Amino acid sequence: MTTSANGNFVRKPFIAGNWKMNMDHVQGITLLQKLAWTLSDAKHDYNRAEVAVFPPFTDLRGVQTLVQGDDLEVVYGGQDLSQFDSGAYTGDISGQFLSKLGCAYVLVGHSERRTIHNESDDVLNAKVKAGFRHGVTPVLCVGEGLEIRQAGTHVEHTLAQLRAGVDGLTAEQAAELVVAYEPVWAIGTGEVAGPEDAQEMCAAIRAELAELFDETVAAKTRLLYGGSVKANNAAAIMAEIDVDGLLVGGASLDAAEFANIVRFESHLVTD
Ligand SMILES: O=C(CO)COP(=O)(O)O
Repeated sequence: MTTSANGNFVRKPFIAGNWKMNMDHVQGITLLQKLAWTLSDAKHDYNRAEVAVFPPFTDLRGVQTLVQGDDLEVVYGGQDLSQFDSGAYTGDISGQFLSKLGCAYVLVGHSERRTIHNESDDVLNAKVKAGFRHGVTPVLCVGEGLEIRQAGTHVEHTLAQLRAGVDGLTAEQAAELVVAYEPVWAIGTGEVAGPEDAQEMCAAIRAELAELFDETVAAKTRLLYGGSVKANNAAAIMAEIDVDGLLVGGASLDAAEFANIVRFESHLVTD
């Protein structure tokens, strides 16, 4: 997280909650309402940190109605999308549908999609492009498993996923893209990568984007960290210069905890 001379962030912090396969549409509305109230009570300034939730597909219509009806500043997105626009793809969701539901973002290539659904780099690149085709900004997830981390090839591995994911994008698209570094060994395990691990990878991703596109693009792309983020470790991770946001799983299911993560600035130690 970098600030300019006037104390504003160079890139707007992005705090996102991935609900995964939790919260039916009734529970989802209650959770979002609680989150909005908690943030409103705390006078959260959405200009200081953008807040996004990624509910299951079946919740999205209800989320849209609540956000529009109550004029909430929280934005939302899908957890996946099809690489195709329409047709005989049973069970899949088109980017067009997400766009119509007011989704600003869509997760692409979450490690749970890569492993459980065997989504390849080629498919994920097509999904990134599908997001852009429909005006829904992709949040491309990358990151290594434990064996790769132990072998010490985690940077190489993650940058290969990045290169495949952004292949063929325009500079404008790359600047708008959000990239989430989520080391698989730190997801849902309570094992959190240290702030320095998050920084190491985010710096490497930014340098790679500068190589692939240019410095201007690299300076704009927002990079998130995800993996066992809680209110008590959010500020330290966000203090790292190349980390612009957080992708939160389990802790985003608790409105009070997630609101405290969103308000990481209030936990920053300043001297
Ligand atoms: O996968 C994640 C977010 O997409 C991280 O999940 P946890 O925060 O539960 O570790």
